[in-house]
Amino acid sequence: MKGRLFAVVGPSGAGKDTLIDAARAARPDLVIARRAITRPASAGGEDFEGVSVFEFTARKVNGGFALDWKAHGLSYGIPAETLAKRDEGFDVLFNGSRAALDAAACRFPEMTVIRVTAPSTVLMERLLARGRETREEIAERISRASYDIPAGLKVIDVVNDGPLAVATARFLAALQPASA
Ligand SMILES: Nc1ncnc2c1ncn2[C@@H]1O[C@H](COP(=O)(O)OP(=O)(O)OP(=O)(O)O)[C@@H](O)[C@H]1O
Ligand SMILES: O=P(O)(O)OC[C@H]1O[C@H](OP(=O)(O)O)[C@H](O)[C@@H]1O
Repeated sequence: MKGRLFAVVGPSGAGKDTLIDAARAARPDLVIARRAITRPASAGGEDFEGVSVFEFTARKVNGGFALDWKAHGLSYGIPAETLAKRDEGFDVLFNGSRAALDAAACRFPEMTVIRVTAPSTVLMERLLARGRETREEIAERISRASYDIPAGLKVIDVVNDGPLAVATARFLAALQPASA
């Protein structure tokens, strides 16, 4: 049977990468997309493939990405070979963009969206503590508009506004089949 597809979305600082890391530990069977990003590989945070703008464009025009989008002045790509793991029966998860869900929904209408949220005051505190971006960049991230999820997509909300263990349990439950 073909594996399921999960898109994890939510505002910066909501805890997407943190929860995805927890799922990596708890669900070794899950295939988690390693994103190609035009961000210096030294930036830290998630495990991603840092690529030049030229390399990104070359990969994209050659069909190397199942999905791609731009945000924060960067380009992001989900490798096509990762999505192909679904054909071997693996569930696949990717860290996605709310702004790019329309395109994703057209391509993969069967996917499940896991929307991670937290209050904006909490987002700000977390991003300042994380220290990956400047204060100005953080302000820009927080002000990034929220987006409507395309009609018809299955959406599961995971609120991450308290202890991480609580949100992790919610996240792992969201990954379970509806009948489990
Ligand atoms: N429940 C929590 N309690 C305390 N700190 C948390 C919690 N969840 C996440 N954090 C911290 O908040 C920061 C932001 O989390 P994370 O990087 O996972 O967010 P993100 O949604 O992936 O953000 P971005 O879209 O900017 O990459 C990290 O430093 C992380 O350790
Ligand atoms: O605001 P929206 O469109 O939801 O997300 C835009 C981008 O920001 C985040 O990337 P990063 O991990 O912060 O680089 C998301 O994963 C997405 O790629």
